[in-house]
Order: sequence, then C-alpha cells, then structure tokens
Amino acid sequence: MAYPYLMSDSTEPTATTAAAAVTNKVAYLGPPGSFTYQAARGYFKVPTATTTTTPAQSEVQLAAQASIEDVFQAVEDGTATYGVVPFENSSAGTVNQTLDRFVRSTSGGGGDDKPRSGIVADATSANPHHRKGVWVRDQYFLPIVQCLLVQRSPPLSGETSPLVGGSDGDINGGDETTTTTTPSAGLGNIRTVYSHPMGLLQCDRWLKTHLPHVERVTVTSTSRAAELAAQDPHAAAIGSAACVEFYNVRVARNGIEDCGGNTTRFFVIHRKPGLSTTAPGRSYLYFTVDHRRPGALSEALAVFGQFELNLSKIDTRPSQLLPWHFYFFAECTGHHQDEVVQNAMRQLELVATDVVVLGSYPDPLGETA
Ligand SMILES: O=C(O)C(=O)Cc1ccccc1
Repeated sequence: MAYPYLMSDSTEPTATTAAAAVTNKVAYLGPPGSFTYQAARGYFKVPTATTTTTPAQSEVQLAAQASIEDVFQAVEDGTATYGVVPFENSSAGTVNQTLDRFVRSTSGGGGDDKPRSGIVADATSANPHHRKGVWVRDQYFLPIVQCLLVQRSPPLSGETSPLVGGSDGDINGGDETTTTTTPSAGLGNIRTVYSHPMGLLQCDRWLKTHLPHVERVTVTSTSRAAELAAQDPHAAAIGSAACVEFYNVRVARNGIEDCGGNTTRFFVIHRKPGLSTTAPGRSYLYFTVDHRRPGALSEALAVFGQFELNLSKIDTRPSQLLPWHFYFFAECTGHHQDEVVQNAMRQLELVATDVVVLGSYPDPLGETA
C-alpha cells in the first residue's frame, strides 16, 4: 500500500476492486517545483508530474495552490482530500504561517473569531473527533538542497513565463562564462533575489557573503520565486534544482544552504482524524494559559511530565486576539486516542484553556510498547 498510515482507518475512501480507482486530490503549496511539491510526490508516491495510479489502485491527483492558506482552504472545503504543508526546517525553524493557519482552522473561521474553550472536546468528550477544522494525519521529511536559480535564456517576445523542459546540469552553464574562478563570479548582474522566507533564512550567510547588496524579496514559495526569476535577467531565485524542469531557469549555484543536514518536515492534513494504531505515535496540539497567573505555563507543561509524555517541540505564536497573549504549540509522544494522552489532555484542560489537539502521526523514533 502506498501510504499505509492514511489508509489504515475506515474514514478513508479506499478502492475495493482494481477497476474502482479512487481519486484523491492532494493540495500542496505550489507551483510545481516547490519543496512541498516534492514532499507531496514523495509521500503519495507520484512518479510523474500530473496523475498516476499507485499500486493500491488509488489515483492521486496533485493540485498546486498559491499559498499555505489555499492548501488549508482546499482541505476545509473538500476541494482536496489531503493537503501537504511545510511545518518546520532543521535550520530555519517553524513555519509560522502553518501554525497560525491551524488556529484559524480549528477556532471557527475568521482570524478575529475567538477560540472556544472546550473545542478539544475531541480529547475528552463522548465524540472524540468532534471539532472544527483540519487534522494532522502524517508527517514527511525531505532533505533540502538550495540552489541559486537564474534566467536560462531571454523569453521570446510576448512570452512571460515559458516552460522549458530539462536541466542543463551545468551550474555555470548557459549564457555565462564557464570559467568561474571565485564563488561570486558571474553573479554581478543580480539585483534581486526571490524566495520563500524559509529559503532566504536557510541561505542567509551565503547571501551575505556572495550577494551582499541584492534586494531580498519574499514570495509565497521557492517555485514562485523561480517563475519570477525566469522573467528577469537581473533577478535570481533560491529554490530547488527541480525548478529547471518547469521554468526558464538554470542552476547558477548548487548547495548554498548554510547548514548541513538541511531537512524540512511537512504535515499531511485531512478533514478527519486518524485512528490509533499499534505503532508508536506523536501528537501535535496547542493551548493557551492565563498569562496573568504566575506559574500557569509551568503547570501546563508539567502535565506532560506527570503522564510521562515526552515533549519534542514547543513553539509560541501571538494569538492576535489580545496584545501579549500567546498560543503554545507542543508535540508530545503518544496518539491522541491513547488513554494516557486523553487523560493528560483532561488534566491540561484544568490548568490551560483552548486546548486543541491537531492530530497524531507515526513516530519514526518511537519504541514499540
Ligand atoms: O517554497 C517552497 O518550496 C516550500 O515548499 C516551502 C519551503 C521553503 C523552503 C524550504 C522548505 C520548504
């Protein structure tokens, strides 16, 4: 089975016969060539750029979205069955936009809606899956190699973003001289560098050293950055070498990320939660506390220790409801349907407010009980 964890419960559409292929539309942060595109293809085992049939006879159709917001929206309104969003990077940290959008998804719609205490009824009520919004269903780790991408050849007149297939595979190739002698050689005509904020962060030192005077412009994704660089001989993009397949760009520099082992974790999201499995799991959740009460946050965190749930990640985001009021995001061991996690959530609700479990997924490092 191509992605057994998603298919392991009865909430999923599954093909019953070889002829009855099921279309799962997967929304991802596009356009094609983004790292999220690669994560979606890798996770759902899609070997070609468009549509294919997996060994499970489940047809997967990738659907590019212009923003993380649009990926969530597509899953929320049912236009897509699953969504793939970037969650955190090993050197640049958490993707705040994804965290903020989880709050909007689960707190009832518009950004100014107040979250309702107790919507985590999901962990405590008779119906453990009853709450608004999307669920985290799985995670996917993708090694990230960042490239400096520049226009490959001037667009023909009237053309804005030509699609040119294939990489020239030559990091100093194209119109420029191939006798590069210094790391910055041949980059003198670049005035603007486009990328996703995470791309710019991952290459911050490289940019300071080799392109100290260029203007850094953040865009919705690295592939959108490549699309823009393809149209401007004085621009470059930071993104994946995969973009040469889709846009009129070539790789001017390869491997420009500042830190080794550069890896991004993505979440697979869905409208329904997963069911517990025997495999070790982790859960992702958020809560807030009464910030005026001394000890409120440390009491909340102590709950995880009391129930022997290992905390593997904590983030803070402004709630945007009140000044200096924050949500705390936490990842802990255990599946949200495990009794111990449910008991811990009940305890957490006594010392915190707006406790919302976002979902659970297999823990690749977990020990089988
Ligand atoms: O912009 C992209 O390509 C994304 O998928 C987001 C991202 C950006 C940089 C590193 C990892 C993911």
